[in-house]
Amino acid sequence: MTSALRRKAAQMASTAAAAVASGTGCYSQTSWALRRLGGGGTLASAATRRRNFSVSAAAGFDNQNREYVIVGGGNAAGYAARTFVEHGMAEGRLCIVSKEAVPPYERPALTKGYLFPPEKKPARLPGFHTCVGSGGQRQTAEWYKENGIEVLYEDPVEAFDGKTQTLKTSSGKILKYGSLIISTGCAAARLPEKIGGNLPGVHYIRDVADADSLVSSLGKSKKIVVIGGGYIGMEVAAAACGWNLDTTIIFPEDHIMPRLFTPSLAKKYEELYEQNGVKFVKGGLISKLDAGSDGRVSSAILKDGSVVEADTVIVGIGAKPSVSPFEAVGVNNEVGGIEVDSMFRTSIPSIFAIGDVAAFPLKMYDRIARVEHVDHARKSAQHCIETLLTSQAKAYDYLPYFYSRVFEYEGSSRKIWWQFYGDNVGETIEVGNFDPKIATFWIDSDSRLKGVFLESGTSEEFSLLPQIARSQPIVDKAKLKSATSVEDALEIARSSL
Ligand SMILES: Cc1cc2nc3c(=O)[nH]c(=O)nc-3n(C[C@H](O)[C@H](O)[C@H](O)COP(=O)(O)OP(=O)(O)OC[C@H]3O[C@@H](n4cnc5c(N)ncnc54)[C@H](O)[C@@H]3O)c2cc1C
Ligand SMILES: NC(=O)c1ccc[n+]([C@@H]2O[C@H](COP(=O)([O-])OP(=O)(O)OC[C@H]3O[C@@H](n4cnc5c(N)ncnc54)[C@H](O)[C@@H]3O)[C@@H](O)[C@H]2O)c1
Ligand SMILES: O=C1O[C@H]([C@@H](O)CO)C(O)=C1O
Repeated sequence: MTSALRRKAAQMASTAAAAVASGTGCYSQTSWALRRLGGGGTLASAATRRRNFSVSAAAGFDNQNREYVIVGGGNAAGYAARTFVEHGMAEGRLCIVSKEAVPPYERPALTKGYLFPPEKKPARLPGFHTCVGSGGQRQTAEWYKENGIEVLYEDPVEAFDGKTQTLKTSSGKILKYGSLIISTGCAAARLPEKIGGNLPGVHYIRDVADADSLVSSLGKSKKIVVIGGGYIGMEVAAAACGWNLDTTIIFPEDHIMPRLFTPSLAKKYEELYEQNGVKFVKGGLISKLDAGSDGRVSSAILKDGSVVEADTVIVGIGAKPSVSPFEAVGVNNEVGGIEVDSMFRTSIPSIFAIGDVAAFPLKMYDRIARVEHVDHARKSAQHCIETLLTSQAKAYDYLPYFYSRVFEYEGSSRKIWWQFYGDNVGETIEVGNFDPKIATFWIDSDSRLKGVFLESGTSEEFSLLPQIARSQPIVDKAKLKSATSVEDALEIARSSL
């Protein structure tokens, strides 16, 4: 770039900044000024954006103006960065502001390969940076450098001003953005401090620092208590079996995975955990966590007065969308999170939200939803950035997909690997005996197949599930009920497509 161009750009940048700083302009003027500066707003035409690029590249990162800023350095951010690169739009234009100390990684690994015991080759970074979880490239810190993407580490955004299009980070940096992508994910729900929720030896798992801390506790532990019978609870308890620890899972409901599993399905998994030595306290409500004389957690005391000893406690009682400091962008009252449309646009022009934090229209089922699973983090990121960069008005049409894999470590008596697609509404039909396969079909009152769950399928069988759940065929319930095997049941579902 010539120095004349650089001067021109700097001049435009200061003009725009002055327009913003004057405070006289209404929001749209501010937004317009910055769009000219950095562009990329949803309304900008391709030609406007091309013009903006040279300006923004010249405005550069040094004067605190950023064309595109992603806040959050998690799963969605990693896939969004990849999409920017694929469109040739990353270099000198994209900045990621992260709370974490490392570039985006595949968070699911934290309660899977990461928790293998030391002798069973646990997963460690940089092994699982995005986008390896879906067969993509491993985007290490070097990858971000090579692609001209600025990443600010360990510097969370603490304040946001939509009028001036600025962010303030914890280190005091003021960043002006052209377009802002919020991908702050969720934070683990915590037990209150007054009942022992912050005692040494009490763990929550959201990021790699949490997982490191848990691994160091597991290495010294004999007896663990897992609070919560959801995803974290089931995955961590299975990992603890690999460390041969005395493990008790405590949860308030009467079966595990209450958000998804039927009681009958849950029973099969509970039996398998019990065969591995895991104990369950169902209907258990925590009154408090007590500390021993060393100040570390020593037991969980339940509301009924019973006491379960533990030297390590892992709490997996759900997650809360990290909307702060972006509440003013518009939070959905029902599902939480930042409300967006089918292109991940918030109520404020040039501001987008993706991944766990986004409350988006789940088109297939005609409702607003938040999805706290990695497939949506990946796909929402890709969809948002693609529509933003190409100005294509394409609505996100997501088919919910959840999975889990546990007991994967070498030497385990049996691996668990299930997938679920669709909506778990209506009556259920279960087929198979869990030796090793089992399938559950959710069917609504019109006999439409809404959701399908499969344990230990072949890759061919798993690949059939999204087709079935997407097309929601009308099925012959009597025929499905009389299926003699999982294979048979899947064939009945397939033939109704
Ligand atoms: C332990 C664990 C295991 C999981 N396993 C599975 C699984 O097996 N299958 C599955 O489908 N899903 C799984 N999930 C869910 C999946 O990981 C999430 O859906 C996914 O990570 C969401 O991506 P995201 O980018 O929206 O949020 P995240 O990946 O959580 O990233 C959010 C990022 O934003 C950062 N951040 C937050 N606030 C700020 C701020 N103010 N400023 C800067 N940065 C900020 C956070 O530190 C984090 O880096 C798991 C989740 C966890 C915690
Ligand atoms: N395989 C996966 O998709 C996967 C794996 C791990 C984590 N995650 C994600 O990580 C996040 C956190 O997972 P999670 O397992 O904590 O959430 P979850 O919602 O799956 O499970 C929470 C569980 O906590 C229990 N619970 C709720 N309130 C409680 C309380 N006050 N006291 C005791 N128990 C209580 C209930 O048994 C409930 O099932 C979620 O977003 C989840 O989707 C997903
Ligand atoms: O989606 C996933 O990504 C990681 C891992 O595959 C990355 O290597 C993991 O365990 C998943 O379930």
